[in-house]
Amino acid sequence: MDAITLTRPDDWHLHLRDGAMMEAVLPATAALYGRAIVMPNLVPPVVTPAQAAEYRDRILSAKPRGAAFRPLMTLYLTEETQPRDVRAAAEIGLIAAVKLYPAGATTNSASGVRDFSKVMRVLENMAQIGLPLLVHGEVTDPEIDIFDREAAFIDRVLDPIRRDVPGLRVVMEHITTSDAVEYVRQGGPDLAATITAHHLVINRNAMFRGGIRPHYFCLPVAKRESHRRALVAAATSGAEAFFLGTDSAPHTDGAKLQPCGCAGCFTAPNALPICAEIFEAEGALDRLERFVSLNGPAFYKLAPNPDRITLRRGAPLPAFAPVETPDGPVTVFDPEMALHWRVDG
Ligand SMILES: NC(=O)N[C@@H](CC(=O)O)C(=O)O
Ligand SMILES: [Zn+2]
Ligand SMILES: [Zn+2]
Repeated sequence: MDAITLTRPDDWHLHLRDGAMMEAVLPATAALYGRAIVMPNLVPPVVTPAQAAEYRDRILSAKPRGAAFRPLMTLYLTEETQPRDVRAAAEIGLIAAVKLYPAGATTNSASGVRDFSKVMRVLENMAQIGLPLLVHGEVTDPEIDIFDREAAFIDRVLDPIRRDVPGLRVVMEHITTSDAVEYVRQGGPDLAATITAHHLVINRNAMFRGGIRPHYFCLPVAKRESHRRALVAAATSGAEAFFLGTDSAPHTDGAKLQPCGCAGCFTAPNALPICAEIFEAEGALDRLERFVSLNGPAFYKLAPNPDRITLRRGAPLPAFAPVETPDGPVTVFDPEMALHWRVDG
């Protein structure tokens, strides 16, 4: 097979940042994806409906002319978030979800939640109106090994919340473990997970091969190979609960190549070719559309995009050049394998 046509994909987990960085990275997403769930971890975070509306308008103004791309906005959950604000923002279609960051778990998560009892009323309201909660699923207890933090989050935080708030719709974001795959598989129709392109490619060795490699550091960190295999099996299975969220997380090279470098892989330009390559290797190209274009809208109760894109197989793609910003270049994630699928937006 050397060409496949798919319903236009969506990205269900994306960092667009703001200002000059947003202007530099947005075209890569807007050219290929119909919609994206835009993460709210700006500095300061997007905590009020007014901030979400202003951020949406900045994205729409920066969007290249002609692109049909639509940002789906989220609110950053804090211990001060008011249920009535969430309800009002959801009712007018301003937000598609609310994002939960355990305080300290990841980039710009300092305003996140420390005491989960303080957000229960918001979560109960969200369950009533069917508004999804998107979770960065890692515990922050420094006693817990970094490779165990996702599995521990399921047991200690997520499962208790889901028992306390029946009907709460949850997306476990950027899952990295077979534990999360199993939990989501058994979680029923109110539970889903996004999977990134980079976690389909790398295991934890990528961060340390021949030296320390900051461009492979993201959170949650990649785990051992058996977990990567579980993610590939979940994504390529076609099961409705799993869909693409690239977690494309641009940081300048200056911010990543540091004694304490930022977490995040920038994959907006090549996530789709990477997914196509992985699905092809698994003999699952016929299920790629479910993962990148159909399962996500079904969970969010939205129609799939009305138009289509074509992926064409040919000679290996040239390396993706870094995206230039006024603050310096942003290196594109290197999957260190040949990519043969070119996307015609
Ligand atoms: N994934 C990452 O490593 N980084 C993300 C934050 C996040 O999604 O946790 C970022 O904003 O840079
Ligand atoms: Zn995260
Ligand atoms: Zn993210």
